[in-house]
Amino acid sequence: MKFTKLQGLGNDFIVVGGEERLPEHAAELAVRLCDRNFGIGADGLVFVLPSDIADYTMRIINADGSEAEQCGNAIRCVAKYVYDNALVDRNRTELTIETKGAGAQPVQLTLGDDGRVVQVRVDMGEPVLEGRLVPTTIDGNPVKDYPIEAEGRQFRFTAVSMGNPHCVIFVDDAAEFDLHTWGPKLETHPYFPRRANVEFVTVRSRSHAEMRVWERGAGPTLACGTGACATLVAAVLAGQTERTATVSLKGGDLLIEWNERNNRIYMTGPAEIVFTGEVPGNVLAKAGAR
Ligand SMILES: N[C@@H](CCC[C@H](N)C(=O)O)C(=O)O
Repeated sequence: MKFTKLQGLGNDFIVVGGEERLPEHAAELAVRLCDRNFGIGADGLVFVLPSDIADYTMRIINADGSEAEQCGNAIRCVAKYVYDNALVDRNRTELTIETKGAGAQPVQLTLGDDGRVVQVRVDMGEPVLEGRLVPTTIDGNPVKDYPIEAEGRQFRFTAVSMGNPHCVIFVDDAAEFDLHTWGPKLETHPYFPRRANVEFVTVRSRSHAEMRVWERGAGPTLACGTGACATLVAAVLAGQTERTATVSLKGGDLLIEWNERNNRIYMTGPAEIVFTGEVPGNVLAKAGAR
């Protein structure tokens, strides 16, 4: 099985094309290949598949084998993968990528001097403040600045779905926050029926927020695109930023815009190829995939 390793702000993915459908043993493969000691190492395994409603479909399996509905950094990587490998007409710099949680998402490509993709602007769709992925049982209302307790410590959170679930918490200093202690406790808090990605955020100015993330199914990652979108939504709802702001993550910056007219979120950031390779048959067999 041929693969390409890509990364978006250090959020890294093993991208596999050429399959007709999601392999039966995708979860086992993800666990094995994403392992940073015994595998290739990545935050997720991404399959680029045919689509009836878009140029391609993306399916993402987290490093723990769970499937995510959506992934902002991976969609930029997939856009680069299909364009740079000429899997779409090279005259087109506007494509659509279907995701499980957010339908067909339009992406705009910016090309470098070498004609390859350097940056991608993604229409991430509308944020959802209540629904199946975020807790609606609390007073029957969208959950904004609501108390949540983990092992005796009190936080306040805003729940946002970007197709996948997010728990956004404002803290005094996101860069110094003890992610490893509180991230896993909040990821699995009973408020979140399908677990959650947890963002710890400090607003630095009306156009800049700093964020650290504990991702569902992957733990501490260097960046989370959907988490940056959820962060901006929570910050705007709290009256702390404008509707366009830079979100700084450990791996770099994303520009996020929440359009007032159409309620959609736009995310702009880079994507890079790291290397290509091939997983040998005996390794696939160990994961039950051959
Ligand atoms: N890193 C991602 C989100 C990946 C999926 C996430 N771990 C989940 O389970 O929802 C991003 O860039 O959005």
